[in-house]
Amino acid sequence: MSLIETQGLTKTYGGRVTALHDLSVSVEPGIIGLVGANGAGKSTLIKILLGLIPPSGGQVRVFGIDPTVDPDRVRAKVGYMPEHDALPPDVSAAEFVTHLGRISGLPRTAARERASEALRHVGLYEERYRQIGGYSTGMKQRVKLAQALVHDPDLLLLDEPTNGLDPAGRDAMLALVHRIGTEFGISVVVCSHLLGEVERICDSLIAIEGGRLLRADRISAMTEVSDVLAVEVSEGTEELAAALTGLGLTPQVDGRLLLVPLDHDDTYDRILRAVADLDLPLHRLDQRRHRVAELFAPRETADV
Ligand SMILES: Nc1ncnc2c1ncn2[C@@H]1O[C@H](COP(=O)(O)OP(=O)(O)OP(=O)(O)O)[C@@H](O)[C@H]1O
Repeated sequence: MSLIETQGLTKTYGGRVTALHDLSVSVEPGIIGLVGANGAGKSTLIKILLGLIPPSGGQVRVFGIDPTVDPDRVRAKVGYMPEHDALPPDVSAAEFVTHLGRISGLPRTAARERASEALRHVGLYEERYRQIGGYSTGMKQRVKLAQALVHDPDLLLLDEPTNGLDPAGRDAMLALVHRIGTEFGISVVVCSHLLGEVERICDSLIAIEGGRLLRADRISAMTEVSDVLAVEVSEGTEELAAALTGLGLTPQVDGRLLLVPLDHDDTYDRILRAVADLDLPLHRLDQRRHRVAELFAPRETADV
């Protein structure tokens, strides 16, 4: 069974803003990055998956359950870390996470034990009796993660978990999310506008832009080899480009590289011959891999 399945999912706010447009996606278990620039519709999708807001059209299932019909059953299986926090400053993390465990339906003692365990998993065990108001941003993000874990969910939905963190804090949070996804056997959907971040820790990606699906696939499939050869010589790049053109190839200069489409069976041989004829020092000759960033239009890649 798919973890998440949507069919033609659409969401309009107030009949004017279309946040999701005809989104059909089928997600298998694992660590999944949900990426897109700010405003792409990521939070809207997460809220629909949780049954917090209804879609305007289309179908949605989480573990085969329709969150628009049975949100409680979905939420029993799903932990949610919201993007923004509303953490009470004057209670301890232990009290807060226990309280949310109680709200999830855990008995008092079980909620207390699970809260301690969740806080230990996120690295806050020693600090768990301190008031949240005195915590750093990174610690507050960890409290949000612990409360998402407290009821032992099968799926975590994390909305921008690295928000507000410095580079070291971001790395630590990503490592933690990766550990939860791999060691605990929980599936995780990590929402982010920073493609480079999620690419590092995810098995698959759902890329959306302007509420539409760009692509949903395993990262390994997105970075397959392309039909372009990258050639790098330590000197004589322009000379080589001219020679390759003379041999019927169509090289393009890309910084220090020449990118040559694999149009002919003997493209490799033609390049090697030209390099040898010009007696140039060959530094590199390999088939280029696609990059995940190619998913997004050039104007977006700086942001995602
Ligand atoms: N309650 C709302 N009422 C009206 N428009 C909304 C509402 N919530 C979101 N939108 C709009 O819907 C679009 C998608 O927003 P959404 O928050 O889902 O995007 P996002 O990818 O999560 O971006 P961000 O990371 O900035 O939150 C945006 O144009 C946003 O302005």
